[in-house]
Amino acid sequence: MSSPGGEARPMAAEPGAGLASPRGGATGAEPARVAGMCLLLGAAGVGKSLLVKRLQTILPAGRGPRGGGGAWGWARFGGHLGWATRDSPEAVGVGVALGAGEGARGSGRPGRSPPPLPAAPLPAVVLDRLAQLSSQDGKGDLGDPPPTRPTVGTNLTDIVAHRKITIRELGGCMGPIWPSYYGDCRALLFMVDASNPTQLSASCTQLLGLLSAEPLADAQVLILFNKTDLSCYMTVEEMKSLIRLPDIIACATQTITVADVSARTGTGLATVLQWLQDTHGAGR
Ligand SMILES: Nc1nc2c(ncn2[C@@H]2O[C@H](COP(=O)(O)OP(=O)(O)OP(=O)(O)O)[C@@H](O)[C@H]2O)c(=O)[nH]1
Ligand SMILES: [Mg+2]
Repeated sequence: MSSPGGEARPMAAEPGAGLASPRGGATGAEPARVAGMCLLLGAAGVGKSLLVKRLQTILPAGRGPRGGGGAWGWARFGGHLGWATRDSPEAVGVGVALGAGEGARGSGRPGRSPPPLPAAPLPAVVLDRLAQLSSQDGKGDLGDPPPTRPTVGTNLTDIVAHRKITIRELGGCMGPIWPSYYGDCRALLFMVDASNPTQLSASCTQLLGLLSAEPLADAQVLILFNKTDLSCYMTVEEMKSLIRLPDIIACATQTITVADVSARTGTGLATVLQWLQDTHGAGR
């Protein structure tokens, strides 16, 4: 099992869990729905574990944003991370309104998915902090990427937006059992390696399978084109065009958002945090 940091719970250690029986269910039973669960899927090696590690690193415990000194700060709450006010030290939210990644949002079929909630207003110091982290040249505060290992099983990581969000990464090699976890899912992160066109057709097939899965018909979906820091003979736009992504978005029942990111440099992580906040806002 790989352990991306934070709360990593090996599949075999989960109560009642087997390969086809995720958390909360008896063997072979339908998995229990978990509020605030976000699935993180994608082919092996696309960068899912590093993304999760970066989302944790972006919220260092016990200190406010650099250069801050205002009333806002990052803090750790038990196993969770979030930002808080001095007056109200409980986690109150996480998210930003930076457009570091692309924000193309598909509408999907009308009436199937609720529209995203408006983002909570964020203090300028938080925006400044995330602007520092999301440097294009990879020389921001994130530092060198921590090592990752192939995820054989699942990793669970909790963060706090308006409320707790559990990100469940399923290893790319676990593709055959991904459907066992769709019942938990109200929000889906799907990652593509933008530096590896040879993997694109496989990723497209996976994406189409996800979008056509009945349990995911109402899910909010964020497609991440990762590793945009690497040079490639094909641009990200060409890759999107090659798989006819605009058509996929137009035909999907889900509300789909697309972002170009780099888990290595931090580019676009602000967009991911914003999406997580929007899709897991109060009342969802
Ligand atoms: N250059 C670059 N490398 C990245 C990026 N994201 C991840 N990587 C690297 O890609 C490799 C695989 O990353 P992982 O996060 O382990 O991939 P994964 O999707 O979790 O893979 P599985 O767990 O096997 O499904 C690691 O060496 C990462 O450091 C990125 O944005 N840019
Ligand atoms: Mg992994």
